[in-house]
Amino acid sequence: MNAVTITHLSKTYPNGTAALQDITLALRPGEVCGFLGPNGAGKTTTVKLLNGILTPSGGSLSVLGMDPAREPEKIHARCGVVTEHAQMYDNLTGKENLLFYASVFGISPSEAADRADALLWELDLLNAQDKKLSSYSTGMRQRLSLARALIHRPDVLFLDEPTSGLDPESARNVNLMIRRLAEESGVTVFLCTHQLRYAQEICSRYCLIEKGMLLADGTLKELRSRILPDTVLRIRAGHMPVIAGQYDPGQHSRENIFQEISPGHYETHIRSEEEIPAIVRQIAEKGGLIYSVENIQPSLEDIYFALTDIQKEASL
Ligand SMILES: Nc1ncnc2c1ncn2[C@@H]1O[C@H](COP(=O)(O)OP(=O)(O)OP(=O)(O)O)[C@@H](O)[C@H]1O
Repeated sequence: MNAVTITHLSKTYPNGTAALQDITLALRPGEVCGFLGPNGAGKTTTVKLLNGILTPSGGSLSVLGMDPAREPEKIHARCGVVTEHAQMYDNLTGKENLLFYASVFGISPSEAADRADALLWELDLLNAQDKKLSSYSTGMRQRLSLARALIHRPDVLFLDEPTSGLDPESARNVNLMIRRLAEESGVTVFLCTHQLRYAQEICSRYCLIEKGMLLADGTLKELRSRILPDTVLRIRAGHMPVIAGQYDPGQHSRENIFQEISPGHYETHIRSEEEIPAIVRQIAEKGGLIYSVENIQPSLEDIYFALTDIQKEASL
């Protein structure tokens, strides 16, 4: 069974804003799915629908086999949610907040204390556990919000920008923790973000949305081959001979396939890494002095911008 199934989902707010249009996707258990898109793309709306806070205007949703609009309590018992505005209590300490939420889920006080200690340690909040939440920084609040979302050991985690207020080190720790939860405990993660670099570090799969529409869905490898199949061959050389266009993947033959992008650094586009040995051999045979060879694959960010450019051109 899929952990999350979204079928032809659409949502139009009462003021007429069409926030989501005909979204279809499914997540298998243990997948970390990056739900990526710019401001206003429809990410938060999707998380609210998946948690039963909003009801769809069209299509259907299923989380762990349940309809969020019909069985929100059952879904909340098995899912954790981290949003920017997580509800926690300012006049309680960090640890008291966790113990309170554990009691809501019916976890015994001793088990709750053990779980809270482990989460506070893992999220680097042990020193702040007895301080009132009102004294927490944004980043500390955000980490406590993740601890709160994990206290009942959910099967599915919905994360809306979980690292937006965190410094780079905390963000990396949180990301490692999310990946570990998926790999070791089989937790399914639905991660909404526009931080594409972090997403690339932890997601096994990506859904790119814009203006409420799903533009692409797949692993990084699948998206690369569909959207940006070229990779860049970068060579650092002391001397670089002219390499004529027989390896040019484009339509036109060029006199030299390499461009010098900075002193001693040369780049060309290739379709597959199988082309590299022949190119390197040719450079060496022509007296080139190669210091390093790098095959640079398009990043998630490159794919994202290529895709949004394609969309812009299509809508002109
Ligand atoms: N309560 C609401 N009433 C009317 N329109 C709304 C409401 N909430 C969101 N919208 C609109 O729906 C669209 C999608 O918003 P949503 O918050 O889901 O986007 P998002 O991808 O989460 O954006 P961000 O990255 O800025 O958080 C936007 O056009 C937004 O203005």
